Amino acid sequence: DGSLRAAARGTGVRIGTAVDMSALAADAPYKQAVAREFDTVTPENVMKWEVVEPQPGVYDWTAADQLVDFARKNGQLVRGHTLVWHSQNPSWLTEAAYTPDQLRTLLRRHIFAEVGHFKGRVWAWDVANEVFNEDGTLRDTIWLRALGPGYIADAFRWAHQADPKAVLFLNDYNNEGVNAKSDAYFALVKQLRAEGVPVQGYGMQGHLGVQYGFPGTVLENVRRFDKLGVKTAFTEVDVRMVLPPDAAKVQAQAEGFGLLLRACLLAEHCVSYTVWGFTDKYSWVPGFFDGQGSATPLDENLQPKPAYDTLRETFQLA
Ligand SMILES: OC[C@H]1CNC[C@@H](O)[C@@H]1O[C@@H]1O[C@H](CO)[C@@H](O[C@@H]2O[C@H](CO)[C@@H](O[C@@H]3O[C@H](CO)[C@@H](O)[C@H](O)[C@H]3O)[C@H](O)[C@H]2O)[C@H](O)[C@H]1O
Repeated sequence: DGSLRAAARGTGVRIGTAVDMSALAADAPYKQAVAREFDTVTPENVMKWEVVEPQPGVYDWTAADQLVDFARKNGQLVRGHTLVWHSQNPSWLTEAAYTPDQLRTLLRRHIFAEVGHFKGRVWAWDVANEVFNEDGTLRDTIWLRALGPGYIADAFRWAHQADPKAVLFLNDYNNEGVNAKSDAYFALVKQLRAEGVPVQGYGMQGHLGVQYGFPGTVLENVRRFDKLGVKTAFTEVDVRMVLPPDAAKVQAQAEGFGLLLRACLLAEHCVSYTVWGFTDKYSWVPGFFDGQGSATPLDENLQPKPAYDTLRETFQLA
């Protein structure tokens, strides 16, 4: 079969996609493509705190459980996304004046509740998402302000206690090449592992744009994390462009997708390559970047673009 899933088989790198649960429920060709093309899935939104705990102590795992069940039926692994983040937190958490101790208790309870609920059913977790700024300083978030930098180590320890088998990742964007942000992650991973904190993976989202050019030191960056003994993964790859698309942009887009996949295949411990949506029919890009889009490997009619062919050929050559 000519699918990405078949092309990735035996390469040691899993091929994944973010899944839009309302599309999975309502769009049969979309659902078939998720099962056919991918051996790994990530919930685009339904494992985020605002969705799973809409009221304090009131949990809603419905949509997340549906994805985990779908994955099990289709022989796919699940990447859980995401436990600690500065965005998409429930309003009861962000609008109330909790003390630092109360916030620490709430964060700990959240991690044990979510990781515990999916114990043995989630392969890897994005434990802490987007903790650094572009210049390598820690991002000013509700967690850093209340708990200090130690919240990151605590989150990993709690997640590991809740499910010792899950592979625990740090995850961020603009950290694919060697730069101030990836340097900060390199130092953090080194420090935390020296302290015995169970950080087991470094996730690079891979939200690229044709108009910006692509990072030139991706393989060098991934290989230095190889040396630290941590797994790596590309977790949210898309390559957007200023609309309308043209032949040059579409070709450059394919190169962007290929560049990251080649680095993953050439690295020692890069375990998965996930696209953040695989069809332009369901992509976050147009809603966030005015006048941009066409960021995924399949068009709105689920027809392959050169990017799709590049991904398949790159796997086949591995
Ligand atoms: O921003 C892209 C990546 C970057 N890395 C982390 C990763 O988690 C992030 O994913 C994006 O994260 C975004 C939020 O930060 C998500 O966007 C949210 O996606 C949610 C679910 O569709 C939207 O919520 C819906 O909004 C609708 C109207 O506004 C309401 O009617 C719905 O009830 C509500 O669920 C939010 O407005 C919208 O902001 C995108 O789908 C999702 O692709």
